[in-house]
Amino acid sequence: MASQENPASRRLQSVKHIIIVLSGKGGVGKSSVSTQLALNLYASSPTSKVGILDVDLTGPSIPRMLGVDGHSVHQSSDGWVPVFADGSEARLACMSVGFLLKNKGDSVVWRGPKKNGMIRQFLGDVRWGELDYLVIDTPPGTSDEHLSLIEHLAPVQSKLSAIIVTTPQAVALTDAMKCLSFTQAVNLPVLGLIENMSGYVCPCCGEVSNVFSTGGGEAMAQREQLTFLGSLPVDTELVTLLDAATAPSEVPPGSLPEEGPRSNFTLLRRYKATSSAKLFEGILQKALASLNCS
Ligand SMILES: Nc1ncnc2c1ncn2[C@@H]1O[C@H](COP(=O)(O)OP(=O)(O)OP(=O)(O)O)[C@@H](O)[C@H]1O
Ligand code: SF4
Repeated sequence: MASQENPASRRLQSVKHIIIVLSGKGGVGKSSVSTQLALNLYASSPTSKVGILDVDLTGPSIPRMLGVDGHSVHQSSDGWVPVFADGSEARLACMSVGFLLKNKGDSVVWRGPKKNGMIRQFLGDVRWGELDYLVIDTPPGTSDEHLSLIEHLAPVQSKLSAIIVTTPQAVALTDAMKCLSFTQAVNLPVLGLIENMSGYVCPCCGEVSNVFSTGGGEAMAQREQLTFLGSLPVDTELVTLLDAATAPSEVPPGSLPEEGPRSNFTLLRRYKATSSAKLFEGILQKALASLNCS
């Protein structure tokens, strides 16, 4: 498709970088890494503008993790207005199929062409505006959604890069290798690999227990000449925070945070206090260094 015919090329012309987060296997923490990436990029400068697009059509979890579950997107004369997870500051734009479902528990059972149409709309019909970074959270594996993304993003190929998330277990690493071959097949530069759930830090004494094996991600990165961005241990504070992020409509009256009607800056502040946030700062620095070299 010629670039001028592709609606995504118009919508994304003011987006500087597009980072696609991939994992070979489900449940390894891709959505939580995407959320942390977006929060860290957002917090990296008082003016940075970040978007996060949840392309995990059958299991959208970004709205819940960002505390905007239950919000709906507005259709304007110039396309969909994303939900701003930071409220009136409007520097953290979020779009997900989760905002389009009538009920939270509704499942999306779509065939390839319908998924493809949805992704085309997410890229071509959303008013993303000027963004420094657009983070795209994808479903596990390499499926219809990934192929659609790459097809629709072809006109902005030079802005694209990927991060691969794995856990240390052999089965996850095997699937991460499949992800890597996908990136090679579609010519997508990889900023690096993150090993998530790498050990468990005891909240009482800080002792690290290697519940699963550990170090497999780093070894894979070395073998495949990828940048190893870092490890994130199992963090009970993180899971409590991201799994319980509350939609403002569900906050009991009188319990809103003092700084305004939105709970998300509370989310950012609470996230920044976790041990994962400190580790993620190092991951972000390495990812940005890779981005500047690519
Ligand atoms: N480092 C971590 N420590 C503790 N819990 C984590 C960590 N990473 C992810 N989790 C939790 O594990 C669960 C699965 O994570 P997440 O939804 O991010 O995985 P996913 O790879 O996106 O899954 P899928 O793509 O299959 O939906 C979530 O409850 C999340 O909060
Ligand atoms: S690591 Fe030590 S303090 Fe932590 S749970 Fe185990 S025994 Fe208790």
